[in-house]
This record gives sequence, C-alpha cells and structure tokens, in this order.
Amino acid sequence: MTLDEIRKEIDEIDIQMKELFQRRMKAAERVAESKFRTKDKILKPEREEQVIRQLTAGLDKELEQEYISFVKKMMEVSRTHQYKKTIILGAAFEIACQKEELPVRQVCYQGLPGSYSEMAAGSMFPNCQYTAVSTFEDVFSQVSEGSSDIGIVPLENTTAGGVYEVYDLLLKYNLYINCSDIVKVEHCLAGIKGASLEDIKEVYSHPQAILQSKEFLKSRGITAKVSSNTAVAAQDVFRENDLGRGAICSIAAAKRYGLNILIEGINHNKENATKFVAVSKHLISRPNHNRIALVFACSHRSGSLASVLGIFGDYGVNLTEIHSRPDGKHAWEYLFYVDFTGNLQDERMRVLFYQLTEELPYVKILGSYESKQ
Ligand SMILES: O=C(O)C(=O)C[C@]1(C(=O)O)C=C[C@@H](O)C=C1
Repeated sequence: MTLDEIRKEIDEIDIQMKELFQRRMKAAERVAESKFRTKDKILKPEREEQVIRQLTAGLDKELEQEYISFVKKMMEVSRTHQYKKTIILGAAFEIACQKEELPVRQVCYQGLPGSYSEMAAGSMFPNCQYTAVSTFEDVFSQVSEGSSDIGIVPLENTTAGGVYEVYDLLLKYNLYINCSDIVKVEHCLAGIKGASLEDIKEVYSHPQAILQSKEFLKSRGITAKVSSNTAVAAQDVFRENDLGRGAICSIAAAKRYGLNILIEGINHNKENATKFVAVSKHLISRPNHNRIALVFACSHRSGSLASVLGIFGDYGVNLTEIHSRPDGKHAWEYLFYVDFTGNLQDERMRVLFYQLTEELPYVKILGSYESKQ
C-alpha cells in the first residue's frame, strides 16, 4: 500500500468515527438533560471505570494503553459537553465578581521608598498615598483590615522564580489579584561615600537579589547577608557607615539613602524582571482583562494532574504559569497555582469553572488582570 492509499483508508475511518462521535455527543446531551432534571452529578467515576473495563475486554494488548487514553479523553469531552449543556439549561452557577473598578487611594507595599515594590506601586497606581510596611504579611493584613485599598507584592522573578510566601498569603487572607506589572530589575552594588569596589567584603540584600547577583558575588569573593528588602539594605549600609559593607539595590534606592554606586548591572541574567501584582479584597473582572489566576487541588492518584490540565486544553485556554506548593495539611500533597488566558465574563469560563468546581476537591479563583505579555 502506498502512503496515499493508507491515508485514504484513514480518511474513511475518520468519517465513520465522526458520525459515531456526533451520535455519542447527542447521547451525552440526553444524559445531561436527565441529570439536570434529577440534579445528579455529571462526573461518575465508577461508570467511567466500568466503560473502560467493558471496552478493553478482548482488546489487542499492544493497543490497550492507547485505547484507554482514547476512551478517557472521549468521556472527558463528553463531560465538558454536558456541563455546557447544563449551563444552557439553567444550572445555577455564577462566578461572584464585580464588574467595576473600585476607587484606589491608599496603596501599601513591603520595603521602603526606593524599593522595586515602590516602583511597581507608582507605575500601577500613580498619584495615590503610599505606605511602606515591613513584611509581605503586613501588606496582606493592611488590605484585609481596610487600612489600604490595594497591596503591592512580587509574585515571580525571571531568575529566582516564585515568591511562594505570597502564594500562601493570598489564600490565608482571601485577597484577589486585580492588576499586574513587570518591573525590569537591574541591581547595582552601592557603598558609603569613600568606599571603592575593592573595599566591599560583605553585602546586604533581599534573598532574591542575592541569588540574582550570586555570580558577581562569587567572582569577587564577597559574602552576603539577608535583608528584608533591597531598600532596607541600602538604608542599613548608610547607617552602619562601614567602608567594607555594600548593598545590592536599585540605583534609585542607592541615591535615596545617600550611597555611592560602585558598579551597575551586577545581576547575571540581563533579562532579570519581577512580576508584581496588586491585591485587594475584591475579585474584579474588566473587559480588558486577559488573564485569570486560579488555585486547585487534585486527587492524589496517577494521571489526575494531567487530566485537569487536559480540561483547560478542552476550553482552548493557554496556561501561562504553573506553580505547586505543599497543601500544608497532608505530606506530599500539593496545591497548583495556574495563570491562564481568558476573561471571567466569557461564558466559556463560566462553564470551565463549573466543571472544575464539580470535579476537583478544591478550586478557587485568585484573580483577574490584564497582562501586556
Ligand atoms: O453515564 C453517564 O452518567 C454519563 O454521564 C456519560 C459518561 C460517558 O460519556 O460515557 C460521561 C460522564 C460520566 O463520568 C460517565 C460516563
């Protein structure tokens, strides 16, 4: 048989399967109507196992794995179609979010004036009143108590990765991401007046900035000490007034705290940038938003994460980020944080969340925002 002839046969099989697929989906619609009337669950794991058992009986062993994948996908698609149908029939499922932006006057961030967080705050919310607090947790509690409308926190850096404490705080304080901004991070090494690069034996900085500059520090044999923030590091170096101490910070922070810039651009990754987010007590959805942030848990068995990711694929959304964190309750069990393309006002997203809510042990929307990337 030539390739063309084999393809002709494949085309014929596909046409038959297309007919059968349509019949199967129509049958799934009738199942959905019946379940809608009786308020029954769409996902039936025992029935799916039974279907797989029946269909694989007597099957060529060599094809078993592939066939099981095929049947599982078919039933996943069948469920997606049923959720869509049930929403059309009037299933009571809404995403509780506000459609209007709220006025922002008070913005708080962690660190000090001159920090990268302050830059992000000014760029996302110009002309507001800014409060600097000591820890990320302080940012969350200020917003939660209502002393600030918005809190600015870093979520991820292109060199050092996720700022996981912030992921945990989002859940602890029940706040939502409303806005995001990418700040290009270029560190300099700064010392007190009179210090030269050769004098510096020890630097202060935030752990992420230390990681981002570790190659420079190693090449010069400089040791590093952790500060809560790069601007705090600059202020401490000024106060300690020691020629051998330097700070890894922004040029703005060095200038603000009266330090001399000894060398610029010491981060080894020249694409070094941090994603900051603005958090508030409200889940807000605007027409220009093109990202949704979500956290979920999936059951602790093989293939369950792949199957959840497959659901996102079925709705045609792109995952732009995925991070996992220990769930804090059971050893080796995780929460998955994902960001993906989409707008909460899109009807398809309502069906997606309906399906995720029904099928996963835990799911929560963490935010909606516009990304320029
Ligand atoms: O039999 C059902 O209850 C269905 O909803 C149909 C079906 C399938 O497509 O075969 C889909 C979802 C269930 O999890 C099990 C099976």
